[in-house]
Amino acid sequence: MRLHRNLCFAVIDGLHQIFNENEYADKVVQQLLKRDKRWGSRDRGFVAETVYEIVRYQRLYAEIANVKAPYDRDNLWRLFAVWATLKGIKLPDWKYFTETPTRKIKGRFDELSKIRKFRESIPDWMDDLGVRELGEKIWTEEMAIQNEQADVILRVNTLKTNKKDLQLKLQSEDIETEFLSDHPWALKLTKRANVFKTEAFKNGWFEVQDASSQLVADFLDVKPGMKVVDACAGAGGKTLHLASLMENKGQVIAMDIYESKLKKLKVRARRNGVHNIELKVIDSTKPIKKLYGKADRLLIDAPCSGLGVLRRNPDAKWKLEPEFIENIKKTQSEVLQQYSKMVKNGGKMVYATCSILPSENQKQVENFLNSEDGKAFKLIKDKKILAHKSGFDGFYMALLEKKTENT
Ligand SMILES: C[S@@+](CC[C@H](N)C(=O)[O-])C[C@H]1O[C@@H](n2cnc3c(N)ncnc32)[C@H](O)[C@@H]1O
Repeated sequence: MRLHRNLCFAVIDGLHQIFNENEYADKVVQQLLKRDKRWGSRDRGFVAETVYEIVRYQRLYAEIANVKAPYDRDNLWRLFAVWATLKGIKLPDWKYFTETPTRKIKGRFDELSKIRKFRESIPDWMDDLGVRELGEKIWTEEMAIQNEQADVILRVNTLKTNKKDLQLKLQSEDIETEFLSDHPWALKLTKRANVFKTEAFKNGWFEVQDASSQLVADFLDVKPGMKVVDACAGAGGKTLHLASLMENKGQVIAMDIYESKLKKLKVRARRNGVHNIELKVIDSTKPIKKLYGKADRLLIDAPCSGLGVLRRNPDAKWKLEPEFIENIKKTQSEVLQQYSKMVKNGGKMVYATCSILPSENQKQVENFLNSEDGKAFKLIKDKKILAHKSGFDGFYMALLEKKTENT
């Protein structure tokens, strides 16, 4: 592979924004890709993948290059040089690479690769936490897979089409997909492509949604005509799935503390041809209290550490802090206590996260069931998804039922 100057500069600029200006990697990459209209798909792929790869392995590369954050431009080039050397790419004679110690880089890599927190590039505190919660074996395997690029998975919108027709339509737009067993609405791209440009997307035939995430709405066992509350709806990935499972009949009340996220959901709902969603911002306890005892179904897709989706957000390894996880656990438990009151007797709720930590998952559900309000519920089933076992995002979902007066 030959390195092109303007693409490498774009990578360095992106890394500067992510590491030094604390910006989110996905937003930075999105912006970078708009920089030069002449870039073809290979150029765009190079910029995106190189930025992500260096973010994923920041700790390992920094240790090899012997540089410390905050990184000035020279140090960002040193990280880049480590990446290129380990990939076997011949470095051009640019001034940034004149002192690159190629052999030393390979030696340091072999040495550091024996230690998980360097090999997988994880902060010490996160590595300790993962081992404490999941044990050495599972944590080691999970962190290895979380450093791989995730597949692109689509969810067919059954309000507008079916899987077979969607596959054919995408084929006509040069995008090849395959079906996934055990995931009835999923199509996996066999090769990465910009699916947002397709006519099928503009017509609302699909959404991009990981296969594990697609299992959550189904877990809630919704039926057309029900009153369903999606209490942490965000931009509505699961709300849209709920609405399509309900065939646009009944009502989905999509709530979130951020109005900006619900506004995005509004746009997506229009594209998806979804008519049965009502948006409600949680700006006080009032909107929740008004729904006490009213919901047939409740989805709590809780805010979490996101440790199950590091493949998609590798910068989270550097942005997360232990205090954040402690605080988010308190929010999870408060949300479970308060929002569960919206479920009517005999109704059901799902508590879900995209975390793999038992303390955010089964432990939260256990604590809830042992609490005063939780006594009204029983656990029907739960599902723990690890990325290294499933090949898809790490997720947790638990289905609980509120007992009727006489059970
Ligand atoms: C995991 S995300 C939701 C993703 C979304 N359900 C989807 O499928 O695309 C969690 C959401 O919870 C919201 N949130 C955080 N604290 C909340 C609270 N106290 N009540 C309701 N929503 C909250 C966040 O704004 C975020 O959108």
